[in-house]
Amino acid sequence: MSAAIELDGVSARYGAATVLHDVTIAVPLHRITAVTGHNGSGKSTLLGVLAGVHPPASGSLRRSHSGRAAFVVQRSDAADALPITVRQTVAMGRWAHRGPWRPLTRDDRSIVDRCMDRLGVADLAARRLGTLSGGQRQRVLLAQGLAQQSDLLILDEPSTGLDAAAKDAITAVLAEERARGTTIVHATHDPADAAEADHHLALAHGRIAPAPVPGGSR
Ligand SMILES: Nc1ncnc2c1ncn2[C@@H]1O[C@H](COP(=O)(O)OP(=O)(O)OP(=O)(O)O)[C@@H](O)[C@H]1O
Repeated sequence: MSAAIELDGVSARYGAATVLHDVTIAVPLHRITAVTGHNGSGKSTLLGVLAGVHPPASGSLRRSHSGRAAFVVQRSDAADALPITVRQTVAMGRWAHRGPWRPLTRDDRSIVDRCMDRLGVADLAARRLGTLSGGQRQRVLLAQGLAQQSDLLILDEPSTGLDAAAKDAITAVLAEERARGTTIVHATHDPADAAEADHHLALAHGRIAPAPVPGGSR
């Protein structure tokens, strides 16, 4: 199976603190990879490295994608405070194609509508982002990630804190994206998500750990 991204002996730091150590992995192309690990094990940092926003301190990184990754981070309070609507937030996903503040084309608008539909937030389109619940905001940010139509989708705990219906919607969206040939990497605390993924990377204290046996004790 060919790799979308390969890391070889990668470490990553915040200032003097090394939080990823000697990570050698291959992320399979067109597949779903789940990243698991306890709080602070380095999942978000690894996703940042894979997305190209956190340069490795050492080691090498090789990617087969030429475009920019769509990277959906965990909910940020700063973004929530922006005085923009749900539709405008999702439309920002088109900036990668259109450039910031350029008028959207008819195609862009239909992509934005479709992404809001897929995440069940179309009825919230005119609401200010800051007035939404945490789970609603999370779905809006995912819709923004989808609107980028990148062939590499990196999601930091997309289902954490969501109700069962929203979780199911996200599972369905990921399966649809995979079927389109998108490479997906997502961090999760849910063992069921990890078991369903094509590939599982477990992190412990910033190092790749042996993946737990499905169905085994954890
Ligand atoms: N901006 C930062 N500055 C300094 N240290 C950081 C920063 N972000 C994360 N860290 C540290 O890096 C380590 C890995 O954090 P990371 O956010 O990658 O873990 P995580 O597995 O995603 O955790 P969680 O499950 O809580 O989201 C932790 O020890 C954390 O304290």
